[in-house]
Amino acid sequence: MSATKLVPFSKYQGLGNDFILVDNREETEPMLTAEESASLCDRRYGIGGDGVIFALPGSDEMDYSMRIINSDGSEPEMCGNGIRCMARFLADLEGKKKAEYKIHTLAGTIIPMAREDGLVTVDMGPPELNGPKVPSTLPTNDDGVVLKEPIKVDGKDWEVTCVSMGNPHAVVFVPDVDALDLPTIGPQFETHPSFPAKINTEFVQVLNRGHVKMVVWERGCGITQACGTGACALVVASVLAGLADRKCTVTLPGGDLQIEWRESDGKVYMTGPAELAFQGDAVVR
Ligand SMILES: N[C@@H](CCC[C@H](N)C(=O)O)C(=O)O
Repeated sequence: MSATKLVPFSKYQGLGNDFILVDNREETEPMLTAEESASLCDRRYGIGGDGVIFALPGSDEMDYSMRIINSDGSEPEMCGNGIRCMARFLADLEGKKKAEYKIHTLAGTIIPMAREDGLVTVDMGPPELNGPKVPSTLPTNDDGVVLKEPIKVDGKDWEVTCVSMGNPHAVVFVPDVDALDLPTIGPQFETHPSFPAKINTEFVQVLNRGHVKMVVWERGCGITQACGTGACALVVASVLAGLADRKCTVTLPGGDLQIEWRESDGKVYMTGPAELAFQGDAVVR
């Protein structure tokens, strides 16, 4: 019989984008392998989740570090809904209603603030707009940006705008997000040869200059109810494309996020919920 261990976890969700949070503050390396994390994300045989997040100790002037594993076992650089959940998890562990943390991620320093009203506002840092750095091999404009570049997917013509929020995003403006066959086109965007690190794809319908609606196919997870980094990337892309203002409500399948790409410091700020769903001990084989 194979050895089993019991790992305490807390399940949090931000707009239905759900994560298994592990208190890893005593060790600098995640206590679960990528394979173990992926099996916990299984919705029939495990806890179920879009990813596993490890709350690790910080170093230098960082309060904590975050590592995240997608439900397929791959490791992304950042997760917007995930970092809101991690901030609320840390505040709950510390018995605080309100707290700000400097968190080291593979995408650099991210600063979430868990607020007294239950929402979390996150300083997501500046977007990366340089096409090759996103990374994408598509042609860029004179500013180095992949802006509404033609691409063929599933035999059809689309236009993508590429933005990195630490992790890569392709934003596609469409007239009606509800008319898309996401399970068919999503994986084809994700693995398109123009995106050497694969890609998260947000399909966006502009309702007005202050309100956009999106659906998402996430790298390493597929369809999710919400993507925080995706919401930030699509507001940046909408501003670049001249379609929206810097402050926008983004309606995702799981609810709304408030996003601002601030002119004064060039950073993106995201505000949204993060809530505890349940806690327990996971059996890891
Ligand atoms: N849901 C997340 C993004 C998680 C990472 C993504 N799947 C990737 O591989 O880059 C978010 O809220 O940002």
